[in-house]
Amino acid sequence: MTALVGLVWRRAGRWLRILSLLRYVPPATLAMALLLNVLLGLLPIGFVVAMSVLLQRVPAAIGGDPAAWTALLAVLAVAGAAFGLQQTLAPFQAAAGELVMRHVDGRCRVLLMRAALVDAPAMALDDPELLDDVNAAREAFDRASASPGDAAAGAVALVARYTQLVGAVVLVGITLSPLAAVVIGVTAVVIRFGQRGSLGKFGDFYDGLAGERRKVSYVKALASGPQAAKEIRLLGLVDWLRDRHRRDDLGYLRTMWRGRRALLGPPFLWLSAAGLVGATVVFLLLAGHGGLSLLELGIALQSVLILMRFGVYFPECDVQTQYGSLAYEALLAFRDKGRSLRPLESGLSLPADGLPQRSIRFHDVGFRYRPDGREVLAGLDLEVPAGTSLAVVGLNGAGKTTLVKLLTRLYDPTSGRISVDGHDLRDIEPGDWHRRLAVIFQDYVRYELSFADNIALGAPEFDASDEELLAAARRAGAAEMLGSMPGGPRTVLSRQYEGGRDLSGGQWQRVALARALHAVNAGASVMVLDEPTAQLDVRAEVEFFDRFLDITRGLTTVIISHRFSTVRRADQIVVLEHGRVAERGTHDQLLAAGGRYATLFRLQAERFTDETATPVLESTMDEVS
Ligand SMILES: Nc1ncnc2c1ncn2[C@@H]1O[C@H](COP(=O)(O)OP(=O)(O)OP(=O)(O)O)[C@@H](O)[C@H]1O
Repeated sequence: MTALVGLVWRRAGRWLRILSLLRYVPPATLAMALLLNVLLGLLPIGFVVAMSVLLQRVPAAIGGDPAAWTALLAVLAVAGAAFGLQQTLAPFQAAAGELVMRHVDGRCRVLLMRAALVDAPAMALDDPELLDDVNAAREAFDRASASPGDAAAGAVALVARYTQLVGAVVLVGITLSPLAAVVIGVTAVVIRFGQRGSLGKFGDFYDGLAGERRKVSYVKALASGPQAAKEIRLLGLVDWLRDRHRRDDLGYLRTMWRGRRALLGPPFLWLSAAGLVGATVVFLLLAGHGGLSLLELGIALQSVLILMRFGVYFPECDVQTQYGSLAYEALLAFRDKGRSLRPLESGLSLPADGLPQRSIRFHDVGFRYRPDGREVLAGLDLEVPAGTSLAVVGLNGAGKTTLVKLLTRLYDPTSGRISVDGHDLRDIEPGDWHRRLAVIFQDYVRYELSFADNIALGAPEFDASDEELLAAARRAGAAEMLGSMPGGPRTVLSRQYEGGRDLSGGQWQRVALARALHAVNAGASVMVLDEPTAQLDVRAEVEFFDRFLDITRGLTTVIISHRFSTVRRADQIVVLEHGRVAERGTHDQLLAAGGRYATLFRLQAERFTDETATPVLESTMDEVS
C-alpha cells in the first residue's frame, strides 16, 4: 500500500512538473493548442454519432422515401465534415505542438546555461553524477532524445486523447448502460496506466544507463569530430576506434534491450489480457441488452473500439512525456545539486571597485578538488603587492593553475583564506571581482567568431569600438595577422565558415592576450597569465617580454610559466612545490641564493646556449629532483 502511494505520489509529481513547463508558453499559443486538441478529441466522437445516425437512416432511404434520402445526405455531409475537419486540423495540431515545444525548450536551454555557468560552482562540473545529469539534459536539447519541450507538447496532445475517452464513455453510458460505461472506462484507464507504468519503469532503468551512454557518445564524437582527426590518422586509431565504438555501443544496447524486454514484455501481455476481459464483459452486456436500436448499437460498438485504442502507446505523447520529463528532471537535479555545492555565502557582497590597492594575500591556503582527494595546495602563504608582478614556477602538477582558479574564485580554498586589501575574497561580489580580472588560462577558448569578437569577449559589457579592439590587438602583437585576412577584423577565426581563417597556436595566443588587454582597457586591474608564451616562437616571445613591462604597467600581474626567460622580469618569483612556496625572491636574489631556482635557471640557460631543444622547466626540474 505504501509502495502504491509512493508510486502515485511520484507520478503525480512528474506530471505536475511537466504541466509547470506550460508557464513558459505564451497564453495565446497555449490556448490555441488546447482548443485544437479539444476539437480533435471531439471530432471522432461526432463522426461516430453521425455514422451511426447514417446507418439508422439507410433502411428508410433505400425504402424509396425522398425525404429520408435528403436526411441521409445531410448526415453524410456532417460525417464527412467531421472527418475532413479532423484531417485538416491535424497538421495545425502538430504545428501548435511544435510551437509549445520551442517555447519550453528555449526557456529550458537558458535554465541549463544558468545552471551550468551561474548556479553551479566550477567544482560541480568535476562531479561524475552531475555530469550525467547535465549530459542527459544536453542530449535532449541536441535532439538525441525527447526534450522538456517535447514533454510539454506531449501533455497538450494528451488533451485530445482524454477528450475522446470522456466522449466515448459518455456515449456508451447513454446508449448501452452506465455499468457498461464504467466497465469500459475503468478498463481503458487501467490499461493506460499499466502501459505508462512499465514505460516509466523502463525510463528509470534507461536513466541509470546515463554513464554508459556518455562513454558511447564520447567515442562517437571523438571519431566523427574534427578535434582529434589529425591524431587519429597519424596514430592509426581508426580501427581501434571502430572496434571500441562497436564494443561499447553493443554492450550498452544489449543491456538496454534486456531491460526493455524484461520491463515492457510481461506487462504488455497482462494488460492486453485485461483489455480483452473488459471488452468481453461489455460485449456480453451488449448481447444481453436486447432492446438496442440500430443507432444505439452503432454508437456503442464504435465507442468501445475507441476506448480499446487506449491500450496502445500514443506516438505523439508517450515517449515525449516520459523521456522529456526525465530530461527536465535531470536539468532540475543538476541545477539543485549544483546550487547545493555552492560555498556558503558570507552574507557580504562588497564591491570590487578599485581593488586591489594594497595587496592580494593567500593566508595558509589549503585546497583539495574532492573531499576524499589529495591536498593540491597545503599551507600556501603568498603576498602579491598591488601594481607588481608575481611569477609562479613549479613542476607539472605543483598546483600553479589551481592557485589561479582560487584567485579567480572558480573554487574557494578548503582551508585558510585569500584576502584582497584585507577583505576576504569570499566577501567580495564575485561578478564584480571577475570584472577586475583579465585572465588567460592555459586552455583559453578559441571562439569560432570574428577576430574582433574574440577580443571583445574580454569585456562583453564594454561597448568597444573597432579602434579600441585594434589597439588591444596591436599591443598584443596580434594586429599583423589582419593583413592576410580578407574580412579584416570581421574575419571568422575558423575555416569552417566562408571567408574564415584558421590561426596557428601562436597566433591564437596573441589573440587571447589581446582579449586580456581589452579587459584591462575596460577596467580590469589584475592580469593573470597562465603560460602566455608557450606557443609563441622565440622572436614573438622576445617581443612579448620586451613589451611585458609596458603591457603590465600599473597592473597587478600573476604569470605562470615554464620558461625562465618569461619570468625573470617579474618583481617577485615563487617556486611552488608540494602545494606550498619553496622559494621566493627576485630573479637576481634567487640566483644569488643558489637554491633550486638557480640550478634550474642555469640548466635551462645551458640548453639555450647549446641550441638544443626548447628549454622547458619540467624537464630541468626532473633532472634536479
Ligand atoms: N578538476 C580537477 N579535479 C581533480 N584534480 C585536479 C583537477 N584539476 C587539477 N587537478 C589535480 O591538481 C593537481 C595540480 O594541478 P594544476 O593544474 O594546478 O597543476 P599545474 O602546476 O598548473 O601543472 P602544469 O604545469 O602541468 O600546468 C594535479 O595533480 C591535478 O591532477
